Amino acid sequence: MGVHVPSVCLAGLALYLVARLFWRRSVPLPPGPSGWPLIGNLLDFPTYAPYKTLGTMSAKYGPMTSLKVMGTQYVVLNSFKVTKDLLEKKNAVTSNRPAFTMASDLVGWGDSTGFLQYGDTYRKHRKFFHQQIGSKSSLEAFYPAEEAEAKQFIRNVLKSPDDLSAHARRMAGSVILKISHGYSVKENGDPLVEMANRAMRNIAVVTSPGRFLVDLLPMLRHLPDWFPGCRFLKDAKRWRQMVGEVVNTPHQFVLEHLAKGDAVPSFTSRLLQEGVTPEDEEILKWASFSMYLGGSDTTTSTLCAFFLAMTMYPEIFKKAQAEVDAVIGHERLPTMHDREALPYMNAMCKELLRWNVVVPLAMHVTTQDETYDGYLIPKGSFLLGNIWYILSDPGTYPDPDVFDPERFLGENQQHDPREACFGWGRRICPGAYLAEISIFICVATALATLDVSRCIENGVACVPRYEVEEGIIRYLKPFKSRIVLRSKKAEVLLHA
Ligand code: HEM
Repeated sequence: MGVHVPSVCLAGLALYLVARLFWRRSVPLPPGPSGWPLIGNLLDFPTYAPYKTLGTMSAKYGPMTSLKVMGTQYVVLNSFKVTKDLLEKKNAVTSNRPAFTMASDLVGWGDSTGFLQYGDTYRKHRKFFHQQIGSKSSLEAFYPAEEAEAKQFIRNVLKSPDDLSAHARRMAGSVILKISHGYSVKENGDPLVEMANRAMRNIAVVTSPGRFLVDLLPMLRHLPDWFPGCRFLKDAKRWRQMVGEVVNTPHQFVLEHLAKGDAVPSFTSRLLQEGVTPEDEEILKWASFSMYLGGSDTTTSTLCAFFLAMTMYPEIFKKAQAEVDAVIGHERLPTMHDREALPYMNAMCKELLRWNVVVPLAMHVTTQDETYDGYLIPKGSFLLGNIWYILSDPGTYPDPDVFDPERFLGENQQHDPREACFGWGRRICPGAYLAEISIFICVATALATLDVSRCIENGVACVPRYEVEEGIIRYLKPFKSRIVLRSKKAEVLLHA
């Protein structure tokens, strides 16, 4: 009797699907609060500082908590170990990003590195980053620019200490645009920086949770823009044009200078000179601008946190300054080459990254069903690496709210925060080395030239508090600090 091959194949396939369905049902999801019909765990998921509530769930459910909100499966990862195991070791299936209809598809941010879906284009972005800024040695060429920008930053802070955050933003943006496009930022009101900062504000708007119904009901995007409640489509069209301009303008700047033969070497110019296809040039344009998107606010927040910490903890400021004086002396400013010789300062920079968590949640999406520790993590789950909780867990960092560089000195050092604050796996921050360099040189130059202390009001010293504005990036609220020049010699060095 002959075997009917298609029937055998179909039967095999059916058996496989049934077995898979059975297996999927028999493997439990990670533990978590039980939800309500339809809305699931919506009420367990606050829109304000969600990472705090999600972190405290670990006391009841362990390091992995599962929640379902309006049909989307979330798995919150609340420890160094689970984030490493899932986001790093299993990165082949945990490296996608959520698809935001408003931000990515309608407004157009979907082509930037941080929003890109995992695939060939994304891999090309990462290849470009790896080649140009992926190692300490690849960044050495930019040390002089970093040092010059750090001096400028401190000079600006001295001119108007109350505008600290604006000066930090200028410093961060200036370094990035120099590296990404060889562009020198003008002192006041630089048009490119203003445009880029508008773009940053737009990202905050279009990604704010619950703001656009179209993110919940993507089919709304197909309605005409005059339809009641569809104003968002008109906004998206306008913002899309702004996104196009902000990505094209710096790229055009490099093309013009390459044509004139006077382009300053940069991420973009180097890759263009190596020769890229028109398709890759489009990818390069986005990768290059993504540096600004990823690096400007994050570095700004960390630099502001340094001044806040020094105002709150004067004894730490004195100790770090004494180390800089002992190693560098008073005849020159610190350079990047002094880094290894300043252990207390390096510990302080690590503590800044732990104490002031800038990006509280890293959001990855799975591209396949995965099992971990006996639990099923279904395909399409949103994995939330809870950076804030991991770096504030009193089990790892006793008295986590206290700023204390000693955590990272001596024999029993606490866990290196850089294993969480920059994210994990294939999505790990490509600007981590660059960020560390900018932070180091600004902090070292500040210690060598400034005195930072508490403001005195009505004879009483004002002790500022650590307070943040919440969002996908956390910004420090303004605080009072007394920042003055340390000595005449410091002034001479800053203007040399
Ligand atoms: C203190 C400074 C910084 C912190 C704390 C920080 C933190 C992070 C975190 C947590 C992520 C998400 C990682 C993940 O999903 O697992 C990220 C992504 C990213 N960062 Fe940074 N970052 C900083 C500075 C920078 C700088 C200077 C750049 C400039 C190159 C940069 C560019 C990016 C980009 C392009 C992404 C998206 C990566 C991707 O999706 O593949 N960041 N950063």
